[in-house]
Amino acid sequence: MSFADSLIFGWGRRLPMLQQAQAAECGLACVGMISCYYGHTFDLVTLRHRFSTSLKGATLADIMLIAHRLGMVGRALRLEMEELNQLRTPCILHWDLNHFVVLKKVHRNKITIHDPARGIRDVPMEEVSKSFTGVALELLPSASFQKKEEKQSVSMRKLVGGVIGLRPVFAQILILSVALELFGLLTPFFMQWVMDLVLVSADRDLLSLMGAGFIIILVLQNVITALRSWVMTWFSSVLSVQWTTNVFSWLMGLPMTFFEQRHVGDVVSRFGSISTIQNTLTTRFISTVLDGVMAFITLGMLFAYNGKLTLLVIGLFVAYSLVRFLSYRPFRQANEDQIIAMARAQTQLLETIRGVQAVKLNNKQEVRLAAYANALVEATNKGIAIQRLTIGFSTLQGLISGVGRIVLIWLAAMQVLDGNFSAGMLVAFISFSDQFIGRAAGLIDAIIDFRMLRLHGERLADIVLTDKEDNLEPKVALPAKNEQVTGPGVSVTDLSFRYAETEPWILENCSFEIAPGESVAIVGGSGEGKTTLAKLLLGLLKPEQGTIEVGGVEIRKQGLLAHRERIGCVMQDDILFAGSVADNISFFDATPDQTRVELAALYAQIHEDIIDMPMGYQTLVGDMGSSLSGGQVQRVLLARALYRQPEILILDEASSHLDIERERLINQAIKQMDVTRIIIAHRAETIRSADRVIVIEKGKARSQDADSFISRQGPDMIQA
Ligand SMILES: Nc1ncnc2c1ncn2[C@@H]1O[C@H](COP(=O)(O)OP(=O)(O)OP(=O)(O)O)[C@@H](O)[C@H]1O
Repeated sequence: MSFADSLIFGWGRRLPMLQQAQAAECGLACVGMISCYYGHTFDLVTLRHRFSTSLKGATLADIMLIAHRLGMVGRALRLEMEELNQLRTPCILHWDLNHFVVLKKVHRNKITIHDPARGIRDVPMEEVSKSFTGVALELLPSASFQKKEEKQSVSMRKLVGGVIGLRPVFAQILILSVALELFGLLTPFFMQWVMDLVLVSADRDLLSLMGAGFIIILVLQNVITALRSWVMTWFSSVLSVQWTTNVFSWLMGLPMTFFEQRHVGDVVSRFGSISTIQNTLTTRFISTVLDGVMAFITLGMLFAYNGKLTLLVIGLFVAYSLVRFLSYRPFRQANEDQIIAMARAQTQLLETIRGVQAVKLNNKQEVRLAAYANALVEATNKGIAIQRLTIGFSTLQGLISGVGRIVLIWLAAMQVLDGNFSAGMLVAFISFSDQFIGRAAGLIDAIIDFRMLRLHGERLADIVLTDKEDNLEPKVALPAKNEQVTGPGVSVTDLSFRYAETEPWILENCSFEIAPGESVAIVGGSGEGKTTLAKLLLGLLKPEQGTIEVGGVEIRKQGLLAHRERIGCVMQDDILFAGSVADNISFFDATPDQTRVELAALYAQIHEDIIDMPMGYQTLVGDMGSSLSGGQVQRVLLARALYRQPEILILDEASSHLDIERERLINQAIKQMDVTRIIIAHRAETIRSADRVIVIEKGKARSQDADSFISRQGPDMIQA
């Protein structure tokens, strides 16, 4: 593609809006939007697969690198506000020092931006002056740019997963609905026959007969309606439970990085899309199919009465459809904006509740309230915008159909006066035309609503199209657990890892060995990569290069499920779950072994504390409202790790809240167990309990004797 191809003459190209799903992918979304604009279309799931960005987000240089790999050339510029209109749009603006947006158009007093976090917005110049940092990036396609589409389609099957046992219910609902429709078709004939047959001939017997007949039809109609509503309730409940559990199960299978890179409110909101999709599908799908069929049948009826008047009815329907389709785009945009604003408000709420202690201690209630209220007001404003659109369009539609109906009655009455129609036929024709308009409009509404569902489908796709953690199942035969007397050895060879292509290496060609049953302390400065190493050893992160072997078998060949089964671990940010202490130690084991629970608690030096509690092992704890001290929580977490009777124990700062004496007792107890121990620690007491120290420094590992390491660190550390 040449530069000339990127000239825009106003038609054809459209800048799409890609909403970021992860906290730090605004840069990626911006490049994606510009690439789509020039013809290489993407969705974010695909972009994310191709270019990983870390939690810390992308710098301008990273964005240029990604753009370069997509065949675009970038020109970074520093400019003043007044020079914005000289930029080649669409281009990327650096915003609020921590964000990127795409500039679509510069107007006299405002600019239009596509903000990956907040949707399409017009920003007044005063606000631009506060947010725009003065750095912009123009991107243009180079000769290597290829126009193509790279999108993952979201099939319904993929979204829903396997839902079973619903076909018979679906068939029942369909049959009941068809019966209802047939009865509905008969109703207009009642008035026609009363007027044309009964009134004209004054036949009272016929009137009684018809009255009785139509009452029976009405009763049947209502019974069937009630039956159908009941079956529908059952249908939607079963679908909802199966579907939600399917998606939850998928969510649980996703790699840790998925959760690390998203705000909790956003994940919850995406999860909530299931109920919207399910509601629309269950309540609308069958009625839509029937609306379509019935619209055709009633149209046939109308033609049988009068062809010319029917054309007028069709004209009315076309006008209605046009208004509805014109409203689609603004509705979709407003809906999308509302969902995102709601997700932001939810994140604010959840975060504030979780961090309420810090909020109080820093006297920041007002700040958090303001942030929450802002997000809520934004969401409500979007809701108001939707209502405004709804009111506007429904008024227009009301006018079209009202005026149309009057004209229709007018013309039909003329036909009666001309003797082409009987009075009864007039009433029946109007009734059928109302039915037709109602049905056909219902069909159009449903089509629009289904299209609107794609929005929720795309949000849900972020979960269901993300690949699950792989290598969970073993690829080789493993030795049985009991065959090993001591914990297995660990061998790390040439291990390299970084959080994203654009991030520096955390570990680079790092190698070390841990002998079976050995106890090593992993030490190193803060941020050197100890926790990262622990996550690699646990298989939570995937090495970019190198191998990790446990008991002589590469961990991914062992299968990560089996590998994690052999490991007990306490990580820095582990939490307790709502339930009893015993539940937490056995991790809600379906058949907990109380002796093992107490033994694990004894080893972890928490048994005494637990039996001193009024409800002993049945004392209730929770993630937030925990009645335990920090040190007690750490010991319960340790007991949870020991309950699993692991072959390897990995502890990441797991005793930081304990006093030295208690830690010494724990270390002694663990020493008696035949497990391989990998302890990440800063404290001398913990380090001294290990046989050996592995120092992580500048991405490499170096082995050292524990005592010599401590003495080298100086008196501060020894007293710690
Ligand atoms: N999810 C992440 N995405 C990007 N970078 C990360 C992520 N997690 C950690 N890092 C970075 O990786 C580096 C190593 O972090 P890590 O938590 O492994 O250090 P550590 O040695 O355990 O530190 P500490 O002793 O303070 O716990 C740090 O620079 C950190 O900022």
